[in-house]
Amino acid sequence: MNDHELSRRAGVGRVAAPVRLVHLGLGNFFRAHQAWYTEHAPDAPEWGIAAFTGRSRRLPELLDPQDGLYTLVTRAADGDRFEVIGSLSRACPGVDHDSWLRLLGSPEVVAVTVTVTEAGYFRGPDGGLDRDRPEVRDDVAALRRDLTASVQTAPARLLAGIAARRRADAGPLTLVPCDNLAGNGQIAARVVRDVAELVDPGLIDWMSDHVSTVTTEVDRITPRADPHDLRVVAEATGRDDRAPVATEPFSEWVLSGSFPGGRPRWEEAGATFTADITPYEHRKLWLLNGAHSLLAYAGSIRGHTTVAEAIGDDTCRRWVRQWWSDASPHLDQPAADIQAYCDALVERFANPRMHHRLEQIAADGSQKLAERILPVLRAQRSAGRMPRGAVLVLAAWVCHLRGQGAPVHDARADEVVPRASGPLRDAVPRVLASLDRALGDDDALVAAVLADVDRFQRQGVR
Ligand SMILES: NC(=O)c1ccc[n+]([C@@H]2O[C@H](COP(=O)([O-])OP(=O)(O)OC[C@H]3O[C@@H](n4cnc5c(N)ncnc54)[C@H](O)[C@@H]3O)[C@@H](O)[C@H]2O)c1
Ligand SMILES: O=P(O)(O)OC[C@@H](O)[C@@H](O)[C@H](O)[C@H](O)CO
Repeated sequence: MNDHELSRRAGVGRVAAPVRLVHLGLGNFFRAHQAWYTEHAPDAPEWGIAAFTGRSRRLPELLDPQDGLYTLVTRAADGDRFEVIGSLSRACPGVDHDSWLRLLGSPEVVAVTVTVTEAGYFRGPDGGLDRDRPEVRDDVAALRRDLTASVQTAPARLLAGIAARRRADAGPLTLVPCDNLAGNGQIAARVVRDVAELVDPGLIDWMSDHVSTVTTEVDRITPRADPHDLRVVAEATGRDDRAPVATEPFSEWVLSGSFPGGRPRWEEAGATFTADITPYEHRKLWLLNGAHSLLAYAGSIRGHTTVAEAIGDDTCRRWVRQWWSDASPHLDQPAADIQAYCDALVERFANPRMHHRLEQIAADGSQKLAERILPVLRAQRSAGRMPRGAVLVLAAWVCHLRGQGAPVHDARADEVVPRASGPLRDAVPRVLASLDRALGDDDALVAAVLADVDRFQRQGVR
């Protein structure tokens, strides 16, 4: 033990709380958001979290010697604030499937929060489980043989945990997805139910009686961790933290649904509980995430690497405002509130001390655009209008898939990259059809996207 150690044994932070919550997707966002709300709930000493990664051992290896403690750096435009978060009682690698099953089979554990990315739900074109994906097929085959077999995909892991809970007769469980998907509660429930149907249909009835699903809207911009922050934290706090996480001051968590087994008093830490979450979801996914995707593709084509750089570019800012004027008529809030929300977004995006890389946001466009852009595009096209901002995002995505701007990292890269290659007049409808067949058949939309692709190719780069 040394004076600089960050661990509960060294007397830092509080005593680890008993594990009553499990998280799947131990990463930066969970640590800046759900773990932070739990830390700030007045009953925090009663609510410890055991969090599991996808597969990697890296974060548990860094956090274990710190007894789960880490420093949250709240990065405002005028400086940093440092706080040790103690709500993470255990950090586990995803491969520790025995612990996963044991915890979900424990009556002490009453809820599972999830952040596994949009792609992590393995949805197919009809919104249900994509039964043809090899990873899904492997997991289904493994669970058919043995419900305790080690599995990889999030839907299968959740189902395996629910089966363990049924075996142990451990009582009600609440599933709380926190990924950027509208209706994430229904989406998660559906893919888990689809696994059950393939593996053990009896579990569907058990789930109806024992598993409730909560839908959430989540917001806190949390970039990928920056190694430079280890030194920043050491200098400011005098403690050696091997896994700090930096986030913005703004935070929002809106939840809709019930927790029969109980939950922390998150509302006293600032969370909102509502019966109607849709307006919150649309406002956030379209205005914030839609603008993020626009900047990720169009901004990186213009040579920018971070959100702050891109929003500082008059052209990008004008494009973002254009997108917001496409989306705003389809939101339920009063115009003045939407205006204020957008103005606040410009300020959040412009935070010069947040290095939120466009490359990170650009990943998995095939999953993200469906949530962030398409609902507005469809509503505008149904009304006979051509939404200029939405067209621009799609055109920039086509260019991105053809090698302009941020590099392509996409769960469906094998399908969408080939679609984007070759003569543009063929490529554009093919790419649009990969998002929604009807879009590829919309000749006016295809022509508008082609015109913007042409502009990006000729003028878009600095
Ligand atoms: N970072 C943000 O600003 C932010 C804000 C709001 C919502 N979110 C949501 O949280 C998600 C995660 O963001 P993050 O910044 O924590 O990312 P991250 O890379 O730091 O962590 C992601 C975690 O999910 C796991 N994971 C990834 N793919 C998986 C899969 N297919 N199955 C199971 N586990 C998987 C990873 O192993 C890791 O544990 C985002 O995709 C988004 O939906 C993020
Ligand atoms: O985290 P991703 O990769 O799903 O998307 C990147 C960003 O658009 C997103 O994470 C935002 O930062 C976040 O949604 C803000 O609350």
